[in-house]
Amino acid sequence: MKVLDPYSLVLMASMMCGVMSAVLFLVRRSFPADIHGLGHWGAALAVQVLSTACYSFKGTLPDGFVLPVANLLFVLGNGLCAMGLQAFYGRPQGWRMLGGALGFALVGMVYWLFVVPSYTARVTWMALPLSLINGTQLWLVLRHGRRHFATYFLAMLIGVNAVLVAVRGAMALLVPAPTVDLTQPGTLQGIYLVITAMVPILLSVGFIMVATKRLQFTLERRSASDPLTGALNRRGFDAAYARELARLRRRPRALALLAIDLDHFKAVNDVHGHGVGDKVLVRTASLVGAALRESDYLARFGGEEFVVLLPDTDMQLAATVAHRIQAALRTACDTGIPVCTASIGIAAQTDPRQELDDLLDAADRALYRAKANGRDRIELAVEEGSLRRASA
Ligand SMILES: Nc1nc2c(ncn2[C@@H]2O[C@H](COP(=O)(O)OP(=O)(O)OP(=O)(O)O)[C@@H](O)[C@H]2O)c(=O)[nH]1
Repeated sequence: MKVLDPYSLVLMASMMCGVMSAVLFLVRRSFPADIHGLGHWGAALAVQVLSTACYSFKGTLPDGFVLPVANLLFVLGNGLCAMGLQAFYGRPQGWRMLGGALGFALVGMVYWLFVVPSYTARVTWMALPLSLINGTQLWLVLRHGRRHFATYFLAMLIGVNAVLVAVRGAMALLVPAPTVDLTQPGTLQGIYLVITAMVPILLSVGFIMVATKRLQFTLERRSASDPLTGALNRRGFDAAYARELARLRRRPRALALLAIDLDHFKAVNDVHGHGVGDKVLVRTASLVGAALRESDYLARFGGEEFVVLLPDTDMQLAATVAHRIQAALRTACDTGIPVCTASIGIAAQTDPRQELDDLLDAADRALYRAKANGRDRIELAVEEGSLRRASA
């Protein structure tokens, strides 16, 4: 079998890097604007291609130009990947880290090339800023990445790259110079060249996987939530209810539902305008959300009515939560948004065979009574013909 020489493989890998860079820029256009970092990675790969292209002029152009430029481009490419991850995970952009790494690399390059020429010292020196960048990348992915396969795959690739760079830096100190000199023929040099050339491509595949997973989460969340308030929409609520119903079947406890309707909301729209009405809805969602436990669900199916699902909660406990919500809504805030009270109807379910629509109807009927009895009130669903009132 004929085997390609390392330089041909590096050339091919570099061409693939160029294609991958274009892919990343194209993919970026179809991702939502709030998924950042794809542009950084596209630019990083383009810079890696430039770095390899620059190396290819070794022997044609003076080393004093080719080596510093190619090495700085290599560090820049790695740094852009780290900044892409920072952007992706919503962390501050590490311009100082990148500037520091480039400055450090430049100083070492100039010193070990012109003042005390030493190939091995240059290799070890360059490993330091690259290790800083690799360490930053790994920390970002492990610290901020969601726990799924794509994250672990990307972390593994970054780890391999980090080990590779560190081992080469250490080897330069410990083994004879020709062993680490990539211009010399040799198995180790060949393996190193090929792996190094492939790593950027594999890393960007890993990053695209992580970004695609984020896209999936974003789309799932959007399809399940109300765009105005961020509360669940009917679809998201149905899924949450199905989950809680399954729990109810396994562990019989009560499941309570609050139907919350703002009082005289039409007047808010009429007096202050629809925009202010929207702000009241957003504020309501935020205040109600703050009054709930993490395990509770807040939904808005449209209009000025909100629905809250309270797992492991009976009528009495649900009434306490409803009082807390009413108290929060009555609190004036200094943002100029009008205060709007709410009427609340409460229903509970202990029988898993009961339908969601029955539960919603029961809560709605209680809500209707709260409205009919004067608003800003809480009413409990009628149970076995007897009306139980929680508050006036
Ligand atoms: N700003 C805004 N208004 C909405 C939205 N959805 C529904 N509305 C308005 O909410 C108002 C609801 O009015 P009504 O059903 O009469 O309720 P209300 O004025 O709160 O009266 P009661 O519920 O009886 O206290 C209507 O004017 C709708 O146009 C929305 O997304 N944003």
